[in-house]
Amino acid sequence: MKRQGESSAAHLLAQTRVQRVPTDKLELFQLRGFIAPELCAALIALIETDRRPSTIADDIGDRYFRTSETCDLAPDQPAVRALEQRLLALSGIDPAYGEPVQGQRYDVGQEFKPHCDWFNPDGQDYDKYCAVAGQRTWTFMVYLNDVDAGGATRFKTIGKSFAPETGKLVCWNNRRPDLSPNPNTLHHGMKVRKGRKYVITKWYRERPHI
Ligand SMILES: O=C(O)CCC(=O)C(=O)O
Ligand SMILES: [Fe+2]
Repeated sequence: MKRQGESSAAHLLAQTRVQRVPTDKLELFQLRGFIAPELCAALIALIETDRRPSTIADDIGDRYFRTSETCDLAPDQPAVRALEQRLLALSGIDPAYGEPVQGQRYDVGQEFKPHCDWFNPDGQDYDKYCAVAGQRTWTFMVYLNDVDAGGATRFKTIGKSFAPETGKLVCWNNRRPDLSPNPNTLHHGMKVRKGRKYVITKWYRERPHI
């Protein structure tokens, strides 16, 4: 049985066409055609209206760490509601455990350097970001378009890259089976070489947000 606020490998693999990447280093899945091209286009339009330069919690002094543009997408927009419904059906995670959906746009040369999505438990800002809702648990990412060249997401420790593709979802558990943060989730949103890349990211937490 899946706990409230959780997804699980068994739950995800029970859904049609979900594929698990064969590795025991992390729980990592993909689902091609997760959302329709029309919904992707509507989400891209929202990102275009709201985008601003990305910020991250701890950029280890490198302002080129995440060079894309980011926005939180308004939860009352019909396209965002439709996406949230699809995410709930797939993950089984109560939306109360989710952060707002983030949209990102990468132009040529922009990237998100190798990082893990979980917060460093020894970091200065851990309490600031995690006091209420706790650590990040699952990441769900959807590519909204095909990119002419570059822009893949690379998981270096397992030598696996995902190429952007309209409507394709990639998701992973940020923790090990003992629930400690999993360093094997290290991933790199690689530079776009030609064209433009749009993605949405949805992060879940240990506890509901208030
Ligand atoms: O754009 C990508 O390929 C990766 C995005 C990412 O890692 C994130 O938003 O945390
Ligand atoms: Fe990430």
